Amino acid sequence: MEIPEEAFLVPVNRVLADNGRRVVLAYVGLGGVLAYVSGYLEGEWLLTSLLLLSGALMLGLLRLWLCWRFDTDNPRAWRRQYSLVTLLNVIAWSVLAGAVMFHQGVNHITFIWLMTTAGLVAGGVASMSVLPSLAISYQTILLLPIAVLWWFRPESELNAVAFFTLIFWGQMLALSMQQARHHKASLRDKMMLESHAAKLKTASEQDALTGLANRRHFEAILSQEWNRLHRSYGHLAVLMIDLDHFKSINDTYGHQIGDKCLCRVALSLREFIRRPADLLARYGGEEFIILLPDTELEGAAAVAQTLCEAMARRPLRIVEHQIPVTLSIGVAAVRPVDEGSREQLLKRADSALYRAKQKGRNRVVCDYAERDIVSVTEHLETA
Ligand SMILES: Nc1nc2c(ncn2[C@@H]2O[C@H](COP(=O)(O)OP(=O)(O)OP(=O)(O)O)[C@@H](O)[C@H]2O)c(=O)[nH]1
Repeated sequence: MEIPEEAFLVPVNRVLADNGRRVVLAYVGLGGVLAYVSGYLEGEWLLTSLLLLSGALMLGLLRLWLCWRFDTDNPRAWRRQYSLVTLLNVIAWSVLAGAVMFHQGVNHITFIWLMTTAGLVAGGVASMSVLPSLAISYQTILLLPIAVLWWFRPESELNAVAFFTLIFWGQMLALSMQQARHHKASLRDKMMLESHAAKLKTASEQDALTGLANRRHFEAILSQEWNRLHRSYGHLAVLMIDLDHFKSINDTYGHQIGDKCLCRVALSLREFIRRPADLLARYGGEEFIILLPDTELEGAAAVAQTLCEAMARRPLRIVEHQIPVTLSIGVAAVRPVDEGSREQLLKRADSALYRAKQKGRNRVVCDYAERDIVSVTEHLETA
């Protein structure tokens, strides 16, 4: 499976932001400590050091703020802003470190600044190589000016350090490129796994023929809603729906047309299920089920009657056939806090459906827990 470049934008930004958050203020902290240790927070250097450090602090805070809001509508713009702020941040360090080292010449202070700069470069490889253009610019800004500056100094020791700085720079560039390849491969694997997992989840919850929720998913949602309504003292209704004489549709028109019929019925039922919490599922072969949370029996009966009437009035047009399809619907409702169990609710809807079939089909029958089953609609004539 080929993943388009566009899909990497946000995941790459996320890695940059996660890594950035951890190290973003390191420049200011390290710079402050080093400037103090090497005596640059006093005398004539004080103002310059403070200016550079406060500039780095502002940029660090800006970068930190960008790290918090990496998931924007415009990931390209975010990346440009983040790269710019990061590079300005590193320029502030490079100027400060370069000035100190140039001023000090060959001594232990230069050595400390050089080692710290090398540490920052190594940290940059780890945290930024997911975006190689940024990682490479970062290393180049940190190392190249120092190497060039020392190359032209008269002291041969500094020329040697410049040479080894260049070698180190080359090694870090190669490492960044290699890391970038690994990052991309692991991001691709992760995205593919996520996409497969999402597809598997959908497949495990969906009926392959109609695209509706399947029985397993219905039962999971029923269980969730049952518990929720138990806490909130709400009502829960179930409509058990069966196509009438579906066997004869199969026998007359063949199984393919029978399948198409089921899909069209699913579509028609879907039209009437408007509330987001309601759930329509295919429960078995030619059996559908609807879950209506926060609905009492009377409300559920009215929904069932609308479905029953609408289906009876509109014969399905499939290929060149006009196929009259009617529904029998059993309705049951409970307040989970008062009585019974999920299984009993389903059983009652099922026995109401059975009564609807017995009474002649194409009708709705409601199940009252405390009374006998009562038919709420008269037989509907098909149009
Ligand atoms: N085409 C098709 N037919 C199915 C599918 N699942 C179940 N059936 C058929 O649905 C028919 C159900 O038949 P019965 O249980 O006798 O019910 P009925 O003919 O609808 O009669 P009543 O329910 O009593 O009105 C059987 O012929 C099954 O083969 C399916 O996915 N596709």
